[in-house]
Formats: sequence, C-alpha cells, structure tokens
Amino acid sequence: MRPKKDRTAVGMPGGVFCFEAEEEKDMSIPRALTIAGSDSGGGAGIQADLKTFQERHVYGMSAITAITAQNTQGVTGIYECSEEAVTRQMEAVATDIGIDAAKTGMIASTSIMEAVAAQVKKHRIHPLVIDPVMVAKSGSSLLEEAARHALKRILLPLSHLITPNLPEAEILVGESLDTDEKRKDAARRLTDMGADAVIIKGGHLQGNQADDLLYDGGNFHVFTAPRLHTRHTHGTGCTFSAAITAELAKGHSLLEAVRVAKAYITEAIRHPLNIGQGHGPTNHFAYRHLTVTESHH
Ligand SMILES: Nc1ncnc2c1ncn2[C@@H]1O[C@H](COP(=O)(O)OP(=O)(O)O)[C@@H](O)[C@H]1O
Ligand SMILES: Cc1ncc(COP(=O)(O)OP(=O)(O)O)c(N)n1
Repeated sequence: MRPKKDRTAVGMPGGVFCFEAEEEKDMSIPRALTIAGSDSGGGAGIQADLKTFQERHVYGMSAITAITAQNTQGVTGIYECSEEAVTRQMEAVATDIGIDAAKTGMIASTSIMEAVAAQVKKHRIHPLVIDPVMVAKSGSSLLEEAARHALKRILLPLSHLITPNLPEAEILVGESLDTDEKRKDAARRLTDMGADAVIIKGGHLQGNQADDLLYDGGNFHVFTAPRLHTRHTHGTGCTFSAAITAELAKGHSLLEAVRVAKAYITEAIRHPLNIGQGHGPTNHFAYRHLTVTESHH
C-alpha cells in the first residue's frame, strides 16, 4: 500500500530519464519491494530481484534479510541481519515511498519471518509473492530446518501467490509429488493452508518440458516451456518470482503476470551469459533484446 501523503518523483516519460527539477511530478511508476538475501555474485537473491524489477520498468526497493558470500559455485558464508534491521528497512520504504507489490526470498529464521509478517500486516503490503527459498542449487541450506513450519504458519497465509519449486512443494506438503495429480492436490492443499494461489515450478521436473502448474484457488493453468539444456540456471526462481511481482505491481492480473514472467525467465535461461565457473546467472538483457527485436518487425 502506498502512503497517502503527496509523493514526488523524477519522471521517466516513455521510458527515458528526464531531469525536470523545476516541477516535481508524481509519475506513478509502479514500486516493488524485495525482502530477501543478498547474493554477492549477483545471480540470485536481492540482486536478481532488483535487476528484474528494473528490466520490467518497476521501481525496485529492498529489505535485506541476510548477506551471503556466494558465487556461481556455491555459498561460502551466511550472515543474518537482525530483526530490527529488517523491520527498519521495511518501515523506511513503506512510510515514505509506498509499495505496490512485494516478494520474499531467503528468510532464514523464524524470528525474521515474524518481523517481516508484522510489517506486512502493519503496512497492508499486498499483493505479496512468497518464494519459499530453502536450498540453493549449489546445495547450501538457506532456511533453518526449524523455520520450515514457521514458513507455513507465518508467511503462507499472507501470500497472494506462493512459488515453490518441486522439492520445496514436497517439503511443504510432506510427500513426493511425482505425478500431475499429486502436484494438483498439493497446490490445492497449499491454498487450504492460506495461500491465495500457488505455482509449482517445473525446473526440477524430469523430461523435456519445464512446465509450471498454477492453481489460482479455482482453476489450474499450465505455463509451458521447453527444457533448455544449460547449467546456467542460478537465480531462476528469484528472477521468475520477481518478474511476477513486477507485473502485479503494475496492476496486472495474476495470469497475465505469470505469462510475462514465464516468457522473461525462459529467455533469460535461453541466452546464458557464461559468467563464472559454476552455475552461471540468468541473463536479464535477453528479454529486452527480444522485445526490441519484436517491435522492429
Ligand atoms: N532448464 C530449464 N529450461 C527452461 N526453463 C527452466 C529451466 N530451469 C528452470 N526453468 C524455469 O525457471 C523458473 C524457475 O523454476 P525453478 O528452477 O524450478 O526454480 P528454483 O530456482 O526455485 O529452483 C520456472 O519457470 C521453471 O520452469
Ligand atoms: C541470497 C539467495 N537467495 C536465494 C537463492 C536461491 O535462488 P534460486 O533462484 O532458487 O536459484 P539457485 O541459487 O538455487 O540456483 C540464493 N541462491 N541466494
């Protein structure tokens, strides 16, 4: 929710920066907040989220929950922020700038989840996308074991959309999800636990497709894409949930937001940057290139 008092902004008419000092304008650029961990390698977490917001033409803000020392090969250190630090970051942006949509990423402990939930309620932050980050693809745990239940109890009921990957969905419902029917049932159960909608991502599926299953509380929708054969998939989940959040911040429907986000992440994986020696990051320039090319035809 945005604060009621007048805001001022430097404008971006037509996507071009404009430095008009004499007249302060409210250009109403959508604003999105990411509440997540920092990835020093720039591939996942806060960095992926802010890059995605920027590419989707949304003003990005951050509340950092933890600092990770991380690169394309793995995580070598995790330094959690205090509850007060997280609270103050959220309070600062909510009371001044305003938030049209927010997402969470790595929130490692129950106490930080509680601090985040208190701010979400206090400032009526909505829509909220919960990416229930548990384990990095490199294998490092990003969520304390004890906090898995807290995630269901504290964050899930606040979510407009929860975006588990397959292993995360299996942990949340406590069983293996090796068929379409089981995945559908899991999605229904996650909405019963309090999420408005659920998308079980298909990046970890076997086979030639990376299809994502969305349950919007009433109907199922499948967002399809061919599986791209690359090891450069660091930050795919963060990028995808950030793209959904950006489109929701613009006021788009959930279905439209997921449609755009699926196209964005598919292109970001299709054109790897080949950065680092391990699992390289998604390419945030790829979709821009695609849309520019499209507009010339
Ligand atoms: N190899 C791939 N080819 C095409 N799409 C992929 C691939 N890996 C992941 N995706 C897509 O990226 C998004 C993030 O999914 P996933 O990788 O499962 O999340 P996470 O990073 O949380 O494990 C989903 O839309 C998924 O279908
Ligand atoms: C700081 C931080 N947050 C989240 C993740 C997990 O990112 P994800 O998009 O799920 O992709 P992988 O890193 O698992 O490839 C992270 N690694 N670091």
